[in-house]
Amino acid sequence: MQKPNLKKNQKIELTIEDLSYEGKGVAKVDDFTLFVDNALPGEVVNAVITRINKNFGFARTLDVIKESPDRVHDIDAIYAQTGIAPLSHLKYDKQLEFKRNQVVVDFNKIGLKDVVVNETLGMESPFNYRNKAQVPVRQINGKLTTGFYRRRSHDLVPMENFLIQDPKIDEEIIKVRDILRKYKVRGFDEENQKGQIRTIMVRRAYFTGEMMVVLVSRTRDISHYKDITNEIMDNPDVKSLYLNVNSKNTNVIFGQEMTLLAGKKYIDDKILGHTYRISPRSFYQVNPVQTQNLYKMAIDKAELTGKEEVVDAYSGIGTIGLSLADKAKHVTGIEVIEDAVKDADQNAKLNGIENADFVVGKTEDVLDEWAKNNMSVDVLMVDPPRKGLANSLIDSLKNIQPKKIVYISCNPATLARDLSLLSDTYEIGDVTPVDMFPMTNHIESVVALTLK
Ligand SMILES: C[S@@+](CC[C@H](N)C(=O)[O-])C[C@H]1O[C@@H](n2cnc3c(N)ncnc32)[C@H](O)[C@@H]1O
Repeated sequence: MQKPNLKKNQKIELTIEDLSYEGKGVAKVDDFTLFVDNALPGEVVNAVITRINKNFGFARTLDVIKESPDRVHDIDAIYAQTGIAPLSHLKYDKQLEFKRNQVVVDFNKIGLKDVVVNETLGMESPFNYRNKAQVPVRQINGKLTTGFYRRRSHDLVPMENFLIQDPKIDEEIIKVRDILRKYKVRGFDEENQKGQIRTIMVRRAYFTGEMMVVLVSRTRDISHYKDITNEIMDNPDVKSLYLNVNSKNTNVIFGQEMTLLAGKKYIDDKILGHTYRISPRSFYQVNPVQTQNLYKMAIDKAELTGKEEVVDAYSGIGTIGLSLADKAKHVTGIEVIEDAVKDADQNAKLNGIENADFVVGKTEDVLDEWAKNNMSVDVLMVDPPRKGLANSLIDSLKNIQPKKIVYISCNPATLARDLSLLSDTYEIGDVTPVDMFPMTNHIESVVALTLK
């Protein structure tokens, strides 16, 4: 391929041919690919080139010359600047089509051409769904400011309405910001590694309304912290307030030190009628409405009769295993984070569930041991992180041979890879994408495999 003579900051007219998996418009100049922010297939746009790499480049739309009928207009331009909701310029039904299509593309690429991919299960109201916010804080023009990063940068764009977060969380962030301003607490200055508050994290339990606030600070000492604590706790919905200290020059949000300033250690929420305790570091699904739909679908696909030995691998705080425990003989959860396993044990007790145990460890290590000891599993639920299943786990599964595997995936590319590796031993059922993250390019899907 001859690289065309393109330069950063050059303005150029582009015809958009496709949408990348990240939700960017794809345009070709000769054979060279440009990924274009805020551009949809079928559109012709004036764009400015923002980066040129060896094999591809990036551009940003300046204005749209020929517009797609699928474009949404009433979305604030701020969301395009920040990338907080990278698909918000695309009509929602087209977002659902895009997600289904992305699964089809990944399956076709790996040779799984016969697998049926159902329509994406979308939300009735696809905004304001997130139950958790981690909002960066900076000192701008002498004021502590909350907002979100401009795309591909750490420049803060001030923002009060985050579009996809629970509006009560947005309100709480403003309240906390104003209390910190009142006591002249400084926002973080990333360049000079000075100032104090780096992030405000707020979680709000959808079914109970309880809120947890975590202030992430560069330093331990915050002046007037008692007054600040009292004023934040004046909101009766805030049940838990933590201070986290992170003095490192890092993109990781939390530091090691987590101190409870006021209230209880956790908040409680409900999923499918069970209560769960959520600590500041717990993994907890961010879309409460769709989580219930996803879990119901996964549990249906497991076709439990009450006689099965079930493994809930990658179990987090135990939510999937505990949701299905009344339909199984016994459930074992496997999770690598010790605190999450403690939460899961606690959650089993809290809900009076006696046929579930949780073990700390890597799924691949624990099931390798099980395979060596000829232990049997009837149904395996897996819900791994984006990188999917370890190769050694696939080998163990071929020995253990669960009758059914239900795979919940947040990355269709690794899902396709893993299913292809299991396809000689397992019949692959139909795949259903479930839209857990509307307005973003993230794709969750669920599929059941049956032993041949
Ligand atoms: C996508 S989350 C799913 C959690 C839970 N099933 C839920 O629905 O809330 C993945 C979980 O796997 C855990 N994890 C990551 N790698 C693991 C591994 N190799 N073995 C076991 N757990 C792992 C993470 O800590 C996280 O809790």
